[in-house]
Amino acid sequence: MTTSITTLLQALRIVPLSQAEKKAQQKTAAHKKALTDRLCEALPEISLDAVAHHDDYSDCWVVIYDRVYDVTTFLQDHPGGADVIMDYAGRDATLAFHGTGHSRDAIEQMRDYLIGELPQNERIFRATNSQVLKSGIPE
Ligand code: HEM
Repeated sequence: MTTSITTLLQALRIVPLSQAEKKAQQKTAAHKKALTDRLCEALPEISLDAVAHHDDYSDCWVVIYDRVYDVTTFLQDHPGGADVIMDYAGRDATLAFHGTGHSRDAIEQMRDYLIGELPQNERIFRATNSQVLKSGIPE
């Protein structure tokens, strides 16, 4: 009982934390930060020049909304067919992608193929760098 009252008063900052409790709190904060650092990483920057080298059925990258996707393994599974994507292989496909009116499912699927983003000076849509969770979900 006394312990829970002390804990409550400490939480309310009415009585100060003991040295050991302060240390434990700092350790938890450091652990949380380390976890967040590990969960997030910046996307590699890939220039339009570099994207242009990947314009083949066996090696196909496209740019959609300033992000770079390696869709090589997806081409044959694409519900719209491989050829519509191949028309934009190694290039920006944003307008075509947008014009098709892809579903939310399609947009979620894109993260499986995300490999990078354009450098700041080549971007049209976004000014800031993306952070991507290790699960592949862009921020
Ligand atoms: C990573 C990139 C892409 C993904 C994950 C993707 C995914 C999909 C999916 C799931 C569909 C089925 C319909 C839907 O759910 O919206 C679809 C349809 C389609 N997509 Fe894509 N797509 C991608 C890129 C593109 C690009 C770059 C183009 C155009 C150049 C394109 C053109 C089409 C077309 C024409 C259809 C057929 C629409 C229809 O017949 O109703 N897609 N795509």
